[in-house]
Amino acid sequence: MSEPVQIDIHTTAGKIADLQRRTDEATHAGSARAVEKQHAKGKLTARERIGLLLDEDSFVELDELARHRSTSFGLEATRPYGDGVVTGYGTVDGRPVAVFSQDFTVFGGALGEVYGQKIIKVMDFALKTGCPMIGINDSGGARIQEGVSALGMYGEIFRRNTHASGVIPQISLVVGPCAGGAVYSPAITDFTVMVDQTSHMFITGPDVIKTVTGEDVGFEALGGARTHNTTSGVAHHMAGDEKDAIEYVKSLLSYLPSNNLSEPPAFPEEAELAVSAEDRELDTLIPDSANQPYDMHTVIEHVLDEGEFLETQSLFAPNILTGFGRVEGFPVGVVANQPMQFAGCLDINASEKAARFVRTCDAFNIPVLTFVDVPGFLPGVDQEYGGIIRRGAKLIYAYAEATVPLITVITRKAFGGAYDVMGSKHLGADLNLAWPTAQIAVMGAQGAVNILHRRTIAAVEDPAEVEATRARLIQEYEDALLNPYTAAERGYVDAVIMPSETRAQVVRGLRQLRTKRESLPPKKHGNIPL
Ligand SMILES: CCCC(=O)SCCNC(=O)CCNC(=O)[C@H](O)C(C)(C)COP(=O)(O)OP(=O)(O)OC[C@H]1O[C@@H](n2cnc3c(N)ncnc32)[C@H](O)[C@@H]1OP(=O)(O)O
Repeated sequence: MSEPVQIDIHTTAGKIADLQRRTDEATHAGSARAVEKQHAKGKLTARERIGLLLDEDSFVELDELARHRSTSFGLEATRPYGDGVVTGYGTVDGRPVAVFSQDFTVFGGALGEVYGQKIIKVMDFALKTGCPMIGINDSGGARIQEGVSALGMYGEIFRRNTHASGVIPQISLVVGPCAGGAVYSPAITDFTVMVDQTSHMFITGPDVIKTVTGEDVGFEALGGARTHNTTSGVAHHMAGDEKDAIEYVKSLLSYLPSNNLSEPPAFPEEAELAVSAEDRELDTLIPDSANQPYDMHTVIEHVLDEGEFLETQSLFAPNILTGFGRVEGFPVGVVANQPMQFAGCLDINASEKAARFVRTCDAFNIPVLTFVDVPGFLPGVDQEYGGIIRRGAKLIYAYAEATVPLITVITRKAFGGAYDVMGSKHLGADLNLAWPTAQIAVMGAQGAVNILHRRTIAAVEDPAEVEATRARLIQEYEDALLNPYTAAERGYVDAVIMPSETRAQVVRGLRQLRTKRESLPPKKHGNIPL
């Protein structure tokens, strides 16, 4: 073993060497064994993650030499520089961002007072400079030895998350444990990205659950990436590994402005407005039978530049699609019913997923394109008891308060209250288009005939005639009401268009709406039905 180099801090050379030693200690704060364990779990270190996220050589670290002053439980014997979190700023694709990255190799990434102060400092910095805040979470939660000081810091973080909400984009990467109240920081941010098998989020762990409720559940089933992407809706993307997670975050950032006062990044390129062979594929997309599904992705991909659609929450409430794309190089948010799942019905999860997405777009000046094929709200006792009234209302609220450009295209069904909810003219959409296949009505033919013609059908004496009568009445209802023209007569849709013209119409509409200015009555804040 080589002798440690003696440094004379009374000389300039010594002072420089002393700084280098401290910096070196800070960058290797976790023991080699802890780093090895981290890698063995398929996880990267805090600095490796920053290295992948930020543009090369762009990272500027803050508080590298900060360390705790705690003397509880022998903590004074271990005072690593950085205190278990790496914070600073840099660029992603040349655009400024701020970042914190929790270092599991130091105290299991557990958050103490100084650690918390570092995070709130960089959050304040992001808010002041108007740049996105990326939080990389890999932590055992509140540092037990530091007690209430740690809890206080979490509260400070939550407050800043809340104040920054809608001002700067906030994105959380959860790439390890994120337990107890610590989960609420990612939960307040705009997007949470988790990694399959290595990320876990839960309020109380499997042992506590076993003690309190007797339920047997493992970490993965309780709070793994799959659970939070498919069941709880806490997460917005399930990545295969950390590189994939970081790539997803970079893609998200490419659609988001730096802050609410700036425009999202655009790469303008003039679209071809003449209808192409590819556009014409939409003219044959809708099946003749109203009960037959089709994939709404096809519509979305025909409208967006290069067919590129970055989905958010793709595994949660798949009966509604949300995500980002570009039209003529300008970012748009897309909300679309998906007839392939629950026939495209709105339920609690779909309503909340879409409501939050619309609000995210509205906060960050991103126009919303809505594609509608919705037979109504999903019926069921579960839905009613679960609060579909209160929770479905969020989507109405989100559309009605949105002031960004809103364009809605009805491809097929737009029935009942769901017609109103899905970006209707009545909630404030700017341009409402319908395909000739649109069916805008209070309900589908079957249900309507059962109500309107109950007596007529009951009066048919010959049983062989009952179905024929029902079929005739259904046909009459369909012919009279299941079309876009009644709505068009009233101006509830601005135009009935050929499906193949959709992209051109959206392009023209968005060009016109680029100068849209709309504001809501002044108030402290609304009272969204939470
Ligand atoms: C408002 C926020 C309120 C909260 O955060 S409440 C939540 C408090 N945190 C918890 O209950 C989680 C406690 N930790 C754990 O359950 C496990 O450590 C965890 C996160 C599942 C990770 O397990 P493993 O991967 O097996 O790692 P490990 O247990 O060997 O931990 C590595 C080193 O980190 C330490 N550590 C983990 N959580 C800590 C904490 N909260 N405070 C202080 N130290 C903590 C742990 O003692 C271990 O240290 P060492 O390497 O043995 O010196």
